[in-house]
Amino acid sequence: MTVRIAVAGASGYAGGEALRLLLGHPRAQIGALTADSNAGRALGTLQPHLPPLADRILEPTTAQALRGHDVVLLALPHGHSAAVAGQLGPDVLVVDMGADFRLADAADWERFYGSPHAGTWPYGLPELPGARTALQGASRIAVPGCYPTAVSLALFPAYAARAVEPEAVVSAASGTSGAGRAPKAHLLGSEVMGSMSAYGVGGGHRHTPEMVQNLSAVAGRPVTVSFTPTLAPMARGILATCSARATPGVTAAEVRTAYEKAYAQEPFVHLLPPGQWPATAQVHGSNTAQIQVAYDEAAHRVIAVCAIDNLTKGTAGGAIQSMNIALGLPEATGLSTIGVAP
Ligand SMILES: NC(=O)C1=CN([C@@H]2O[C@H](COP(=O)(O)OP(=O)(O)OC[C@H]3O[C@@H](n4cnc5c(N)ncnc54)[C@H](OP(=O)(O)O)[C@@H]3O)[C@@H](O)[C@H]2O)C=CC1
Ligand SMILES: CC(=O)N[C@@H](CCC(=O)OP(=O)(O)O)C(=O)O
Repeated sequence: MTVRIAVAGASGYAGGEALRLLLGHPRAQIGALTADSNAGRALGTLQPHLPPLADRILEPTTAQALRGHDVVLLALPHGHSAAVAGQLGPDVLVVDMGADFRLADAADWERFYGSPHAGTWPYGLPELPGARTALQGASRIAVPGCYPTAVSLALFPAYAARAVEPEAVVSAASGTSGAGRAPKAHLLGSEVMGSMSAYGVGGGHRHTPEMVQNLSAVAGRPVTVSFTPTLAPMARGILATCSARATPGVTAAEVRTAYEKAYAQEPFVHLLPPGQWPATAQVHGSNTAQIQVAYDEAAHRVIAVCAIDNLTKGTAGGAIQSMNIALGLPEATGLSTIGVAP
């Protein structure tokens, strides 16, 4: 079976990563590539790391250009997916890497994104309880945000095992590609090199309600997340350090067992052996989430650390993993757990 796939937003970072992975996907046939301000240009002038596609000309992002494919991957700024998806029939699998269809609560969407809620699609984090079943045969998929991917994978086993209290604290560092390719002053090399900075502090980051949604569903009760993102001087990667107060009586061995049980069969989550810690360099370009968990008995806190590549498991790799499930292909088709080091 050949799957004909169009990529909207092919000039951006998420679109470029999707194309890098699709070039190694044995079933994918890459169809239309679309963009906005870069429409009309050859892809090779924008994504020179993708030589097999160098001569492809980017088309404007219209339903007409995207029709006639089995799958459409949307890598557009949030707020732009609904209009495009609404013009594509239910026979096309639409996988949205943007935020538009991730949240179930319309009030949360309006508060954090400031626009009308477009709806809710099956959520593309297969490792979460029940998510795989919802993705099988789906015709629409909402790919998680990069921070919520790392944080949900780091904490959900502790909540599923009722090993922690419902107030989580998260500090997560991201590389600059997480902010997209459009030029912004705070992403200049002179601002970022040799410096780390916090932003979105105090509950204002739009990924907070997504983390809350995921962890509350697993915990079966409302969970709060105090989330502080930081910008790190690197192109790719997220390192999320997540903690919550341990449930009274829980032991370090029980916590470890909860994580071992959650991830024993997961192809893309690697629980590191005790004593080894996640690092972004270890997952560069791979679809792996590396996780380690510790129990700080003196502080009564469970601490879980997760490293992902924001563009791979955090976006395009996660999108292709969920696409494979929806299409009935082996989940790992075209995806690698092998990183690039040093
Ligand atoms: N970067 C990351 O780590 C992650 C990104 N995402 C999500 O993926 C999506 C894409 O992000 P990213 O690739 O980083 O962003 P980029 O800024 O790198 O790319 C944006 C893409 O969208 C196109 N575009 C911009 N405006 C419009 C418009 N009005 N209509 C149609 N196309 C438009 C751009 O085209 P042109 O270049 O021609 O202007 C470009 O191809 C976003 O929703 C983002 O939130 C999700 C998780 C992680
Ligand atoms: C470093 C950096 O700026 N990261 C972005 C991550 C957003 C992202 O990519 O996620 P969405 O798909 O939800 O937009 C941010 O914090 O806004």
